[in-house]
Amino acid sequence: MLACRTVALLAPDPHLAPVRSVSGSLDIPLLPAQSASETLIEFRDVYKSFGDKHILRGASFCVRRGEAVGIIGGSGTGKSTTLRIAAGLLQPDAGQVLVRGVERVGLMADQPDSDGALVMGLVFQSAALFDSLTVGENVGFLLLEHSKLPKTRIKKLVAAALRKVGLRGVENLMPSELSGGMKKRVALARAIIRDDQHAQAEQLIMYDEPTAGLDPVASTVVEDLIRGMHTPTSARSRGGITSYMVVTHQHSTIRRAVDRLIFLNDGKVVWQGTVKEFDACDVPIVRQFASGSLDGPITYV
Ligand SMILES: Nc1ncnc2c1ncn2[C@@H]1O[C@H](COP(=O)(O)OP(=O)(O)OP(=O)(O)O)[C@@H](O)[C@H]1O
Repeated sequence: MLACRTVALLAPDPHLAPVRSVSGSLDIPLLPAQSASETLIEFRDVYKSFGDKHILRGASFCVRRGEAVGIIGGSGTGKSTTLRIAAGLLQPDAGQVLVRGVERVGLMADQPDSDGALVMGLVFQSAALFDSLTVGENVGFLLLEHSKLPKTRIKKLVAAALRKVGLRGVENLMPSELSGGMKKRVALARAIIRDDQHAQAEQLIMYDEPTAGLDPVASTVVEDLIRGMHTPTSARSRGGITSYMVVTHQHSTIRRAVDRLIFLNDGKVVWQGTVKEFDACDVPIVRQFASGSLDGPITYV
């Protein structure tokens, strides 16, 4: 049985990720096969189109327990779509998504819930806070709407989640009173809040461009929070964010918050490797992307 719960919120402006295999014409080595127990999420030959826009065209990868994975690629290559499929908010047209080795059928909302679950959280690109709700109501939204917990308990859980992202005493503020960086941190708190039933569950958090639009210092704060909240070695039974995926265009985020990169292009994973390997890589498409050059296999119209 799948044991997952997605805590992403379908907020007004939701926006919306890869590990094991590569495809396409590039000659890229596959990572060694991993045991299913170490693989939290795996895409096998996933396809997704919107109308006549064919976005994912055989994307395959996996994210293993303990990893901090960055998803990179040109604009419109389907990074956010990948995160939304991984989080179970969107269904692939073809291919398989496996969660801890078990194929997910349908959307996350259709999955049975259970204790000891893998909890997935998605932090939307725009923070996507509800403008008419206070910070506290935003962070506690899911629990307020979908749990039977007493409000006093939810308040405590909200305060604890906010503390984890370095915010205190902001529960009664409105989102309009927050800076861009604070909004992102509130969105992080909303993704990591957990009820008592899931307190021991391991978490896979997906961040969609978490530092987009932030100044360099605010970006560093968010990058260090993402890194700091990662508990790669925590046993499943003790909870914590064991793995995360982050879609980013920012070099600072790649440097500070990512260990391994997955490069999406033309609907497929065309390269993956460590950040160090990325820097040293001489695959033309990777070099072009890293340097921002107009010359190379990536063309923009
Ligand atoms: N629900 C949808 N309906 C129709 N088209 C969509 C939908 N979601 C995404 N798309 C389209 O799919 C393409 C890929 O979008 P996606 O947001 O996944 O790309 P991305 O790689 O994250 O882009 P960016 O780096 O610009 O954020 C875009 O052309 C987008 O307009």
